[in-house]
Amino acid sequence: MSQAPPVVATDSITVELGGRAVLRDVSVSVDAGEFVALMGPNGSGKSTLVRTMTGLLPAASGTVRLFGTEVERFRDRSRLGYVPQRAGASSGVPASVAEVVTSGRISRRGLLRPARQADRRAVQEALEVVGLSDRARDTVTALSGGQQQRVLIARALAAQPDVFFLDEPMAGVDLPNQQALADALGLLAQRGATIVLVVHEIGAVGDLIDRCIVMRDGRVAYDGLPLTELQVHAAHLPGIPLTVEDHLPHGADHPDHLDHPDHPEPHAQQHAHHPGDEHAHERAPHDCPPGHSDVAPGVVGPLDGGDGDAGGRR
Ligand SMILES: Nc1ncnc2c1ncn2[C@@H]1O[C@H](COP(=O)(O)OP(=O)(O)OP(=O)(O)O)[C@@H](O)[C@H]1O
Repeated sequence: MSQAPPVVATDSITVELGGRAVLRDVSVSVDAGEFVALMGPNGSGKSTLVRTMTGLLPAASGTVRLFGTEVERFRDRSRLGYVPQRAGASSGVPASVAEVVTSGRISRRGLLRPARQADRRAVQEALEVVGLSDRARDTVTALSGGQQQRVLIARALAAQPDVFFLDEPMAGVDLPNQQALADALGLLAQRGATIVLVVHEIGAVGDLIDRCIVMRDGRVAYDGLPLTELQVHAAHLPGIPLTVEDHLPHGADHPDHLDHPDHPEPHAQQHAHHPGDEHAHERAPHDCPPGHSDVAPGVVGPLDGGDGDAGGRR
């Protein structure tokens, strides 16, 4: 029996920005239905990895596959939902919450066809999931930053994508909104969505995560079972060797070798991640090339009330 390919898989990718390799030899794979927390210190390459996974940035070497298809040939972008980092409603467009969420349906219904009942239902449901049904008629600019993040998630959700890439939706969001976001993500996970969530602290989403990937200095420092906050902290530290765990069954014990951030002799790593890592070399410089904007066709971008076109299923 043939097994479904991973939702997204990178194979030994290097990504260069501003003439510098900001991702080096990164190989990660996310299966359908997984909830993956992508963590790591500032500048470690989390956003770059997410943007490369969605096809917004090209890899200088290595391959990225979405649903088994090389990203360069992947056309079904409506299957991807992406909420970029620090997206907000600051464009000043006086759109209502419902209008912004409806814009997420464009990839499904086309720009000119009027919204049908299925569109309205999807929008209503998306607003329910993020707990903003009662704010549908309000202008987005009247909402708090955390509520606006929930509108963005609703917009991605309305497009009914198969996979959500969410880049730090919790950043700068107050605790009640973090909890509301976590509840929304929990509902999505329950429905079988695949979720890649960039997050700084495990906090509110701790119970939802199937797996943690920790980036450090452009490489994967850890890929395995969910970590505690202390273990994440340890994985950030340069003294701890890069470690990629076997993907152990859900419910297995936390790895203990990351428990002691100050441990002078950390336990031997269980698997060296790509032994050639240390020889990764900088390649010809190029920045984000023309045509690679932050918002690719079919991918939800900053909240501006009009351009959204994430993708869809269900
Ligand atoms: N357009 C760019 N040109 C040059 N360098 C860039 C560009 N964008 C990001 N970088 C660099 O790439 C590295 C990785 O950045 P990235 O935003 O992926 O990190 P991050 O882990 O998401 O950080 P944060 O947690 O602060 O969002 C950083 O050193 C950053 O300065």
